[in-house]
Amino acid sequence: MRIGVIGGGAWGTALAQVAARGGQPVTLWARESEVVASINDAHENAVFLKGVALSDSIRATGRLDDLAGHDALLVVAPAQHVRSVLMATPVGATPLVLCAKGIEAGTRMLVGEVARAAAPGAPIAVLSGPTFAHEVAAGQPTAVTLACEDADLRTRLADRLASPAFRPYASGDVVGAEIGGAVKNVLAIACGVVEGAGLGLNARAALIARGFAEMTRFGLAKGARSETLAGLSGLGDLVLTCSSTNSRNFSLGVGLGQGRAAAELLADRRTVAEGAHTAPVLREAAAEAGVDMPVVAAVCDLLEGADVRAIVERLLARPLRAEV
Ligand SMILES: NC(=O)c1ccc[n+]([C@@H]2O[C@H](COP(=O)([O-])OP(=O)(O)OC[C@H]3O[C@@H](n4cnc5c(N)ncnc54)[C@H](O)[C@@H]3O)[C@@H](O)[C@H]2O)c1
Ligand SMILES: O=P(O)(O)OC[C@H](O)CO
Repeated sequence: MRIGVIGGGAWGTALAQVAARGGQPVTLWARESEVVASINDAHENAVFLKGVALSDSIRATGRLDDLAGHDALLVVAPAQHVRSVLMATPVGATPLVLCAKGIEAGTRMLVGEVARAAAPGAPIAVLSGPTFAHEVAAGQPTAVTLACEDADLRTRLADRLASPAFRPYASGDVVGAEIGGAVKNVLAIACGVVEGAGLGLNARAALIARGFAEMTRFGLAKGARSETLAGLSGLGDLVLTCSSTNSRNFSLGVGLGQGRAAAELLADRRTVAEGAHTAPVLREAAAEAGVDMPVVAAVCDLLEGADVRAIVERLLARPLRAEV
């Protein structure tokens, strides 16, 4: 199965490395000419994944047309750019493995819905889970959810990408796998705020648990299965991203918790903190679905400049209620 990768950020590069194990040829499309040059000339992505020696069977290109004729394409552009990139890619009936985590602003579509609209002939799979790109690229043990409704395609993709250190767990729940990854980014910002504001480890654990309750309510309303939400792509990724400054979303939250403005924290960065884009559209989607998501609403307010103490007081003043 010849693999192409759309997106030369940290995660696209790490996944190209996964797909290239054993010297298998992989084509990686990157938007930045310096990324293409760095990968082809130095076998390193010095812009987005510095310090990792990449397989020389990865060939980078700046032309989306070079992805024609592959057997599967891993889609690893940030969620807000998936539509425009897929519209410019010769996808046809090539299976798409969606690896971005987010919800499209404006349309409130999950990335899978965006992909179906932009590439209507392509079968869809979702790869998601607790996966810091540096660890995956370094071959450290990692497990992911690989969701696809077509069991045969799911098995072929899993067999192609699996190695002893990279274990895909099969699922038929595409929506569930997507929702876990999208929502956890917003909750990671909230946990970062707790850290930045010095509110303590009890508060962070409470936020992870109550955030997971929000993810579950929203996921079930959108047709996800609770087992998926409690698995690698949901709870697993939530725990990872809510506990480390290696997470861009958590780090953004730390800055907000220290009283810095979102605009300042997001200015000039080349890497993506998906939760900042997902939070407002998730708030809209939750309202549309009639789902209460107070932590998500708090993150939106903080991104819009609300005072941290006032938001914490508001959350703590909510009426007492049953846990389930
Ligand atoms: N980094 C990780 O550890 C990791 C792990 C799992 C999933 N993800 C997800 O993968 C997706 C990509 O993240 P990343 O970490 O690889 O990116 P990154 O932060 O390393 O790099 C930013 C990426 O955004 C791209 N970009 C910027 N503007 C663009 C535009 N107008 N059109 C198309 N692309 C544009 C850049 O080319 C680059 O590939 C995100 O949805 C992220 O949540 C990341
Ligand atoms: O750095 P973050 O917060 O985008 O998290 C990266 C991955 O999604 C972790 O699974």
